[in-house]
Order: sequence, then C-alpha cells, then structure tokens
Amino acid sequence: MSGRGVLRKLFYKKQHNKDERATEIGMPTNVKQHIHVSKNSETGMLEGLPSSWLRLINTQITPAEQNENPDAAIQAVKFHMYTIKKEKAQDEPFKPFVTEEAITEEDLEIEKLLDKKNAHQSQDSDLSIGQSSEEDVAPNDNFSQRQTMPATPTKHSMKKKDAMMDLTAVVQDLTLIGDESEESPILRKKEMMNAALTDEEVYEELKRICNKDDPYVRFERIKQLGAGASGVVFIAIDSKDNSRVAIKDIDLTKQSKKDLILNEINVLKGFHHKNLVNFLDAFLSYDHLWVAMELLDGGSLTDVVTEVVMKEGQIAAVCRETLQAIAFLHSKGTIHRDIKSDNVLLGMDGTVKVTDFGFCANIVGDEKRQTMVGTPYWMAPEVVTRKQYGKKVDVWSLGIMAIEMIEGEPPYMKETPLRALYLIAAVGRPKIPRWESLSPDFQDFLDKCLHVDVDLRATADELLAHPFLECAMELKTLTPLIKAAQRILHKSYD
Ligand SMILES: Nc1ncnc2c1ncn2[C@@H]1O[C@H](COP(=O)(O)OP(=O)(O)OP(=O)(O)O)[C@@H](O)[C@H]1O
Repeated sequence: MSGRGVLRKLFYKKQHNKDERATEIGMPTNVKQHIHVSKNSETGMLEGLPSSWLRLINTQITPAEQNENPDAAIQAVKFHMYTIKKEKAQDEPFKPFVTEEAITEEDLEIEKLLDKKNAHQSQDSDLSIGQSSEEDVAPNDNFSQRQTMPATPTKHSMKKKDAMMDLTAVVQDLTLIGDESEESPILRKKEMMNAALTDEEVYEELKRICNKDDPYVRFERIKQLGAGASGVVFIAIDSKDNSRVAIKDIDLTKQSKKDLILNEINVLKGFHHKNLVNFLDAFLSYDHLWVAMELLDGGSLTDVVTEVVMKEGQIAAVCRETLQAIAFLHSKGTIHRDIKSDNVLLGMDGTVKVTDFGFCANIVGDEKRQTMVGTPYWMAPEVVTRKQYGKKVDVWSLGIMAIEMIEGEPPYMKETPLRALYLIAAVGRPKIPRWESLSPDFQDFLDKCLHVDVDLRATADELLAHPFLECAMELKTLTPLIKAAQRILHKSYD
C-alpha cells in the first residue's frame, strides 16, 4: 500500500472509530418507534432523527447545508452508518472475494423496508416515520423483490413535498439501522439466503477447482508487499518456470463467508485482458488459500500521483489503458465499482492494469444496481444517493481518478468521509483544480466522465474514441515517474 494509501486508510479508520464512539450503533431494532423528521424553521437543522444520527450530522454538516440539502445530508449519514455497521459485522480480513450477495446481505433488508415504505408513501405524505404498522417490518417478509424496487425520483425532478417524502423513506431506513433500542426483528442472513454452501462443501469445491500442487513447495516466498483487509500479498518465485508472481494468502479460518470465495475465483478465472491484473491459479493448503496473480512491479498508481506531477499525455495514456479494462469488464456484463488509483497497478515498463475485483457486480444488459458499494471519494452521485445505477459509475470514478492524476488526490480527500458523501450528493460534479490550465480536449473528457446526469455521461466505449486519448504518450514514459515515486517511498520489488 502506498504512503497515501496508508494515510487514507488510517484517516478513514480514524474517522470511523471517532464516529463509532460517538454513535454507539445498535442492532436494527424497534421499528415501531414513532419518529417525526422535520426541519427547524429557524435554524434549518434536521430534527426528529435518532440522537446518534443527529450528533453525527450536526458535527459535520452545517445548519445551512442541512437546510439546503436535507436529503443529501440524510443519504450521507445513512451511507456512513451503513458502512460502519458493515465494518463491524465483517471483522474478518477477507475482502476481494465478496460477491454481490455478500454486499447486499444487509442492504436487502434495508431495501425491502424502503420498498414497502415507498409503496406506503404513495398513499400517505405525512412526514411521520413511525406510523407504519408492524407489518412493514414483519420478520417473514420475502426479500426477493429487491431487483424490482422502483428507482427513487431524481433530486431535480422532485417537487418539495415529494422530496420530503423521499427523505422520510430514508429516515425510516436510518432508524432501522441505527436505532438504539433492544428488539431485533430483522432476519439474519442464513434465514434469507438460499442454498448457502456449508464450510465442508466449500472446502470440497475449492479442493476440486484449485491446483493440486503444494504451494509451500512450489513457491519461494520472497518479500511481503502489503497486508490488506483481504489477506497478505507477497512476491514469490514459481519454481515451475522461475517466474515472479504476486500471491495473496487468505486464511480461510478467518472467513465467515467462505462460499463467496468460490464465486469470485470462478469469475476471475474467466477474465483475461491485458489491462487486468490477471489471475494465474489458486492453491489450497489446509486452511490457507493462495491466489497467484501477475506481479506488477511498478506499484500502484497512487504512489505516482501522490509523489510526481504527471503530464497530460501520461494521464491520457493511463486513462486509455484503464478504460480498456473497464470497457472489457462492461462487455462481460461486469461493473468494477471500485475504480481508483489504489486499484490501478503499474509495471516497470509502464503497463497499466486494473485490480481488486472484490466489488464487481454482474449485470445483464442495462440492468441496474442499487447497492452502496465503493470507496466514498470516488463514488458516483447516483450510488451515494441510492438511485439505481449501472456501468457508468465506473466512468465517474475514472473521472475522479483523472483528478487524482492532476491534483494528487480526489476531491474532498481532506474532508471526513461523511462530509465527502454529503458533498458528492449535494454538489454533484466537483470543482476541478487547475481547470484553466487543462487543454480543451482534457476538459471535455472530464466533462463527459463527470456528468451527474447518467444519460449524458459517456460510456467507456465512447470515451475510448475521445480526442483527448490521441495525445497519449508512450507507456514507457511512465517508467521515470514510477522510479521517482519508488525512490521517494523507499519501495523495491526485488
Ligand atoms: N498483483 C500485484 N502485484 C503487485 N503488487 C500487488 C499486487 N496485488 C496487490 N499488490 C499490492 O499488495 C498490497 C496489498 O494488497 P491488497 O489488495 O491485499 O491490499 P489493499 O489493496 O491495501 O487492501 P484491500 O485488501 O482492502 O484491497 C498493496 O500495496 C497492493 O498494491
């Protein structure tokens, strides 16, 4: 992980921990509680939310901002609390092999409730959020309707009353996540999911699909590259052909959702592209799964953007290569959902490859998703505001990554994640630094990536034909930047 990567993670963690201490989130609980959300007519501040939520909002979003964009404030706090809850629930270190099912596990509960609430609201415009009957959250609810959930109306198209109704739905949702009372009527995963495999079945299937070689014999461990939430990554030499590979070592005993690993391995096996960090093989040794990948010895793009100033031609080259990866994934019906410089790895020769497919979602045609997934600063507004979204979220994130290449960091990086979420929802397209110094083609490219209106945002294929990419410099011109960054960061892949 890069220096900034470390800082970024520490910062995010720190904010989470701070917020967590302040909020003491409990289990989703007493949904019959009567709460009436409103805005104070004098201060413009939100009232009626659980006190923990209000504390969080009031410390990070000004009264004027709450007044201006109450729905953005609530969406942001909801998102924020949701991710905290997920972090607490998923204390196992494994991440990359998380499928849509895992990501939506809790979201399904929430969305069903929202769905019901929305239906309820079509007949009732009262702001009261506790007025619905027990039936709204009955434990026997069938959660399979998630895919058909109607899209939330866009902010721009909503009339004031509608906006407040929407806000009510969100607050209902918030209450269910953050309520501090004791009862817990929401189903747990094992009651909702169909046919989850037992651990024994997972081990059997892993044994079947993994390479039978003993990884401890076949690979010589050279050097640790880092330890992510998902396991330890190290450089190894493959005795079979003396090639150097990157291996992610996952301790399965620490993974509660082992069945999801299978899905991801099967997905990874099917993807091979010159701009993806390709999966090589998987090995099982007792409780450890070793996933061998191509080794990228130039480090992450984050290392470069934080340490070195890139020329437009170099930015264009990285954008083109990343877009080729995105377009490939999209052509396979897959959204990456976590495009950012940390997930773009570089080879010493200037090769550019996208990695970390843990958040990928498979979609069919123009099908839409609604799960809140990604890393806050790179998230498209439609994800933050829980609208239905599709492949173009990756194009937005690419636009944010282009800003990283201009500025060294994404917009709002100095803000807390909660404020960043609020600003993404409230401001939409971020202000782009040094705008005047950018070429017209680059400006137009960024415009096309960062349209809040998804219909106006370009597709990955369209961007591959954009004139900005014609100024792309040769990939080998990235090598001096990589070397400089490695020198500064004291990194070596030998
Ligand atoms: N194929 C690879 N080649 C070279 N370096 C890699 C490769 N895969 C991962 N790394 C590096 O190894 C380190 C750990 O990676 P990993 O993906 O486990 O962690 P992370 O991205 O920091 O966290 P997370 O698990 O949350 O994604 C990072 O610095 C990453 O850039």
